[in-house]
Amino acid sequence: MIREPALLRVSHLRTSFHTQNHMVTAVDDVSIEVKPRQIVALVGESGSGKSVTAMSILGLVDPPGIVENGEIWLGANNLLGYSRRQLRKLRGKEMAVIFQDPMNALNPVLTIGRQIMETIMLHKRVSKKEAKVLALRQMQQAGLSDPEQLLNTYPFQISGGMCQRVMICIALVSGARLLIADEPTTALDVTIQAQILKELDRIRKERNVGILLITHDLGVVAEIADYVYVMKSGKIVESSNVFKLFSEPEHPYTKHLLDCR
Ligand SMILES: Nc1ncnc2c1ncn2[C@@H]1O[C@H](COP(=O)(O)OP(=O)(O)OP(=O)(O)O)[C@@H](O)[C@H]1O
Repeated sequence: MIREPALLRVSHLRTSFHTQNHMVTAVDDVSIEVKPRQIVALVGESGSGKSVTAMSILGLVDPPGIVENGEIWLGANNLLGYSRRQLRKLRGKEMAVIFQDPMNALNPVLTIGRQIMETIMLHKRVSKKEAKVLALRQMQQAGLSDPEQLLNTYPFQISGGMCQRVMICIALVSGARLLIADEPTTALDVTIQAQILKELDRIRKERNVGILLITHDLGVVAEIADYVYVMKSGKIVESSNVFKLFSEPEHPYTKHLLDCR
């Protein structure tokens, strides 16, 4: 069998924060892989280093934080060799991110339509009219009902779940192949959570997108992840496919997390 090359390959990543009095290594020798169409979960309790791992991949760690060691490959690109400007370009084009609080991630004074169209125009040389057609198509594909009306709606006029769908739509308009989803359903109620998870599952199948899903919620992991990395105090303590993790957890910390469900 031919082994499918990874979309994202992180090796021996170390990210620390140097403050006046002390130094915290938030991510310590972390290695993870995400393949196309795969949903890979990074789980762990609060403070275990999940978000700093994501921020390191996205090139968004600011001083006093510093990526001290490792390699981050996105396809054939070694991201740690990239300048901030190159990374910003790549962030829009090749990798995208959605966060926990979709309402805050959207600009409150711009309509949904304008925000989607502006993202399209940032990545594609198209006129405003063409951007509108593309925006409507993207919204339809993202399962957003009544896209025409939604174009002229402001974020505060729609629900949190709808906002997250809009965020997913914006994240993918550029054709990104890697989506980093940092606690994408934590702020949503249970029914809406299920819809967003279904949406993530659909886009990975239909668009070949690989998803790095950051969560503390093992219910979410059981629902859609293929492969799981368990993180504790900045380190990966266990990794395996989702079935094995739930049926035969090895590390005491994984067992503890499963017991806490
Ligand atoms: N700006 C910062 N300055 C200093 N230390 C930081 C900073 N950001 C993160 N850290 C350190 O990194 C550790 C890991 O934080 P991180 O946000 O990645 O955890 P997490 O697993 O995502 O938790 P949560 O689910 O609560 O967001 C924190 O405990 C903290 O010690």
